[in-house]
Amino acid sequence: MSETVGARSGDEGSGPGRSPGPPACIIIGMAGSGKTTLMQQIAANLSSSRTPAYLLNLDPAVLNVPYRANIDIRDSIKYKNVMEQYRLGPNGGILTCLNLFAAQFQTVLELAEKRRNQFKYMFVDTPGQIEVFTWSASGSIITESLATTFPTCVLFVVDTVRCKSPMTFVSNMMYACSILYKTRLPLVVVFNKIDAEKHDFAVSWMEDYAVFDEVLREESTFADSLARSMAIALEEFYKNIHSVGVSAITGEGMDDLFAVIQTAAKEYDESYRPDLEARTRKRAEEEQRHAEEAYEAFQQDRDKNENRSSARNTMWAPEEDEREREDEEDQDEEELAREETEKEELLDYVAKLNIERGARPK
Ligand SMILES: Nc1nc2c(ncn2[C@@H]2O[C@H](COP(=O)(O)OP(=O)(O)OP(=O)(O)O)[C@@H](O)[C@H]2O)c(=O)[nH]1
Repeated sequence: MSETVGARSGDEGSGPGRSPGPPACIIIGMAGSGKTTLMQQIAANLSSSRTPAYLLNLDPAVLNVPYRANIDIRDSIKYKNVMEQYRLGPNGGILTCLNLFAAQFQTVLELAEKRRNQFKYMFVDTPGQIEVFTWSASGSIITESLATTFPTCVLFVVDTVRCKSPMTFVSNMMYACSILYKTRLPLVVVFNKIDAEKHDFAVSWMEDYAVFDEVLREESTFADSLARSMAIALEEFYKNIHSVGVSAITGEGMDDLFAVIQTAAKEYDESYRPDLEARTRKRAEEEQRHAEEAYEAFQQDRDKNENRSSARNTMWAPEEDEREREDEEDQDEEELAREETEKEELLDYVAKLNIERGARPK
């Protein structure tokens, strides 16, 4: 049974000056490339050498997890229920499960953090629908959170048998390239199923473009020119990655895999971590700037509102209204009295005139 997210594990292991921590590997690959079988092989291999590992299953749709997962997404989120509740298809269901899980991922990391001195590796199995993890916001959140906590690398698993086709090989490499630039983490291409097909041909294609070009000439298919241009573009990419051949079924090549993971973890510390920290710092500075701008705008709005309301207060002061009304009434009375006086004077004047003309007064 895996650990329940939200439970307390009660262990040591935090504070400044501690070691970088155990390497964390995110296992990504096309459906059927052998990710889950590789997880099983890794678990068995480490268990036989008594090397403790922390294993996470992030595939909500998998029926059977053939290794003992410390954290299993299926324990906290039920794929079928999510599909029913939100009326989703299979891919939408997986994506929504991942979104829900991403919201809890910080708790998962806290659990793992407390145990960082108790395991030597962390491995994370991801859904077969590769794009659901690599190009989703939740996939990015999970990857970044992991990378800021442990020295993290990506294991991109490919089916070596299928890679015999140059076009499939190039497509896989293009995908690996996009993952490298998306995650900005050390990347290891794991050529799986070498029990069925050795991966030497793939290594030679990556090391020497002329060899790959030669194969393309022999194949002479419609997509040759596309494959050729893509291969040229990938030459630079090959310099930035590692590759290894394994068989998840027989366990062949597992020592090489663990060795390359250690190299990737060292690389992470030397070059990827500073880059990640710089990006995190920059993002924090930007967020701080936005917060300050928002606060300034809020203050300006508040000042404006205060000015407006004080102006309104001046216009509506009741005692002033009263005074104005009294003044107006006084003015009216004076006016009335003056008019009255003028009328009387006029009447006197008319009466005087009548007398002078000999008219009898009324
Ligand atoms: N010959 C051989 N077959 C393998 C190897 N690894 C996996 N397979 C087979 O490949 C098939 C797919 O393996 P999975 O481990 O389910 O692949 P996955 O990438 O987890 O698949 P999804 O969960 O659909 O993404 C299974 O039939 C495995 O037995 C290997 O090293 N050699």
